[in-house]
Amino acid sequence: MNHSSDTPILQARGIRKSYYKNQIELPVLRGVDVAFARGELSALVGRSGSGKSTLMHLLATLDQPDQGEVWFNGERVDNLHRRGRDRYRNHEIGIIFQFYHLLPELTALENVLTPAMISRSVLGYFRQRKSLTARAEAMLDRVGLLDRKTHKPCEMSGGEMQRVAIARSLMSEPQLLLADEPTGNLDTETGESILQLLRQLNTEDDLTIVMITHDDAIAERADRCYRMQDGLLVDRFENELANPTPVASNPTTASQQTRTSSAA
Ligand SMILES: Nc1ncnc2c1ncn2[C@@H]1O[C@H](COP(=O)(O)OP(=O)(O)OP(=O)(O)O)[C@@H](O)[C@H]1O
Repeated sequence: MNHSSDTPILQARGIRKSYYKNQIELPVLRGVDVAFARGELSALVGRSGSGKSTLMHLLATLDQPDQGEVWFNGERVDNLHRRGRDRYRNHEIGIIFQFYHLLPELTALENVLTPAMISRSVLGYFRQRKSLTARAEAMLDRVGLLDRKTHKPCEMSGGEMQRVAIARSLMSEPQLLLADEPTGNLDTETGESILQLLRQLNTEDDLTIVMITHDDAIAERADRCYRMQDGLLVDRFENELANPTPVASNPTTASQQTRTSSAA
């Protein structure tokens, strides 16, 4: 895709979305404009019910907005036909969820291989099986779990399952990772190790990450936060020290934030 380096990697323009229950409209997103910069770790933060997951589903083209547009690398993706949306989801972005969404009957390695299996014909997959398996092993190694490759989800902890889900999301070498409450089901310490892994992938592998969270403390670890409330973006701020260099730590400035005037 053609784009200049200052084109936002992902952008929502004028997004509106309602659900209907007994013919009564429940407006969930009421005109959201947001642009995520390439190379950043951003957080979309807000209370339960504010519309974060709905927005993420639209950004991932898992659902369609009633109004508005989604752009990836300067190209519109919300209006693509099914194959184009599948391509976007399978090749350009990775997605991880709070409850990992691993297949319980498959091993860690097989789970990491599933996107490669799904996006190829049976013959295509078998032709490339060796190199795909090598890549899946490299991804498990990247998240520190190569030695657990034959383990099934029921034999792993929550943090390990999330690592497998992250490895799976990296199989297609995505430019962008969408993470819906990636630490939401984990204790503080395990959640911290997942946050550190996401930060490593962001800085070392140049992966842009958009992370959804209801937790302000987690949002403050992102480079930039977007706050949602009742289906609108109401605030945007930078966390200057979200990714401090380890040389000098100054506890008095640990929560410095730079606020900008408008939300989008
Ligand atoms: N399929 C659906 N049908 C009807 N209402 C829905 C549907 N999905 C979500 N909602 C409603 O839309 C609103 C926003 O939900 P959403 O999951 O986007 O919020 P959220 O900020 O991600 O919340 P949480 O942090 O609890 O996941 C909620 O009131 C929810 O009940």
